[in-house]
Amino acid sequence: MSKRTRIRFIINPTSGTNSRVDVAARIREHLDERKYVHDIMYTTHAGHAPELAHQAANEGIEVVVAVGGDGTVNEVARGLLKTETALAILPKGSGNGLARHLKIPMALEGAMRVINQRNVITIDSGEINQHPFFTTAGIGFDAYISSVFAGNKKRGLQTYVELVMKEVLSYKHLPVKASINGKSLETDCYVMAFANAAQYGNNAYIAPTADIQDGLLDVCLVRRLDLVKALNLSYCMLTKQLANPDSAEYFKTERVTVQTEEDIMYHADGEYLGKAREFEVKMVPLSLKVLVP
Ligand SMILES: Nc1ncnc2c1ncn2[C@@H]1O[C@H](COP(=O)(O)OP(=O)(O)OP(=O)(O)O)[C@@H](O)[C@H]1O
Repeated sequence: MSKRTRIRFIINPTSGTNSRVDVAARIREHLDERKYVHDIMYTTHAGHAPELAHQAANEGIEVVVAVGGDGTVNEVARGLLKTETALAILPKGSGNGLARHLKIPMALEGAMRVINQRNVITIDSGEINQHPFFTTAGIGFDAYISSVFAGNKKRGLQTYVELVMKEVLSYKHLPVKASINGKSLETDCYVMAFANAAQYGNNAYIAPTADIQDGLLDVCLVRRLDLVKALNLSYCMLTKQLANPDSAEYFKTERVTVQTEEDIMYHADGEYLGKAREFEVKMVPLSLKVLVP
């Protein structure tokens, strides 16, 4: 009999909108016990999951499963960066950007089947001002939305879409100086998104051609937005197409620096990180092992 793999599930009990489901019982029901020896831990506060994940890697546990949304995935993955321990995902949030990019099923049975297959690849991660991200980071409008959403009691896709519709035409661009691929650019910036995965979540593709193993960031720059551009960009994001050059420009690069004269908001994987005037965004190639279909 082949050796059983040690696996730890880290559950964020606050994530998702369906709190009545007993996730631990369903994990036990679907896990292939011939392949795995498992245990389950719960986070007790924001910022707990990186500690738990790092501790699991130190114990030599081979797979750690993030059970939650993109916030939980980010925290668990941060704790596993550059270790031999692989991340797995049981999606429980509303966006699930990394899980969707990796084609991990949204339903628990399907995601558990992927875990039971034990197929591991290594992916890139990104850093914005030294804070790791796995799906996207950004400055400008997307970070502003993260900041408002963070203070919102109601969660979920509908709340998110309502918020974007309400704010999208009132948010104002700022002038920035950027360096991309060694070239300087002075531009207005409504949003500059830095993508490791192709989508924000919910199949909203900000960087349709992003490859999570190519060592490159996909940058999407929207200089200014009006109603026509907003409609073009939304349509292209939802149909996985590049927007026309008038609405958005795309670059592939290993590193970007940005300077602004006014504070500008930034986020990593949808988590609002605050404001800054200087940014360094870069790739950390092949830095995280992940279980995929
Ligand atoms: N026990 C806990 N109590 C309170 N907050 C927690 C706890 N565990 C984790 N968190 C925080 O909850 C935040 C949100 O989690 P997550 O993104 O996984 O769920 P979600 O908000 O329901 O999903 P989505 O972002 O897809 O809507 C995380 O950024 C994390 O810091």
